[in-house]
Amino acid sequence: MPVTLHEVTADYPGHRALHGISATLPAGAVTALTGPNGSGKSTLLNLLAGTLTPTTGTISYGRPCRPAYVVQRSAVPDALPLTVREAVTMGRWAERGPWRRLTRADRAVVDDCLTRLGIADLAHRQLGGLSGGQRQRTLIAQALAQRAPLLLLDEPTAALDAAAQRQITDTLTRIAAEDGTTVVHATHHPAEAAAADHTLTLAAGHLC
Ligand SMILES: Nc1ncnc2c1ncn2[C@@H]1O[C@H](COP(=O)(O)OP(=O)(O)OP(=O)(O)O)[C@@H](O)[C@H]1O
Repeated sequence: MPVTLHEVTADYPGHRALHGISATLPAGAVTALTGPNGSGKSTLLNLLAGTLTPTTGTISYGRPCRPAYVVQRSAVPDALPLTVREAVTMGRWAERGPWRRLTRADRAVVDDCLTRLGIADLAHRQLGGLSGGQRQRTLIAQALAQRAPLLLLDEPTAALDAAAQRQITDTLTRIAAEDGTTVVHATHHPAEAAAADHTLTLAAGHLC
């Protein structure tokens, strides 16, 4: 499902954060958002996620869509009292509702996501006891469990070592290629931007 932005602007009180952004985010591909601190990457992700409304311009998804969004690491408390499996299972709530019994198909989706992110052996571990890389893979597995056609990630490898970064970058490439998912992630790492299929670079709220 490609996503198209047409002349999108976004404002915070007294401050324009994005100016007339037009771009297409292709399906089945990874798009990297790059640019210095404050250039508007998170703002653009929030617009795509629907948590922020454009002041002007349009975003077309092609069909009704509830994106999966992995927010910046710093926005998630470190010691959530959950196991890895419980955290990934929460990804099914969007479709199922939190109090409904999960079906066998839901449990198969959770198993598949644990396996694809290489964390099946951690399923019963508490989130609080994981390394940064393991925890981030859990949060990506949770988003993947939503089976959304659009996967958004805000600096998913910030504060991870090179090996963990590469593992996550490779996983995003596979998710896009195998599932046809539109993957968009913000990054400050040149190697990650280079590994993406497309790059959008922002500077002071403008597309370069
Ligand atoms: N909630 C907010 N209220 C007011 N201004 C904001 C808010 N969030 C972001 N901004 C401003 O909007 C601009 C774009 O910020 P944004 O967080 O989108 O940049 P970014 O490229 O994601 O930065 P970083 O690389 O530091 O995460 C900045 O000038 C920032 O100060």
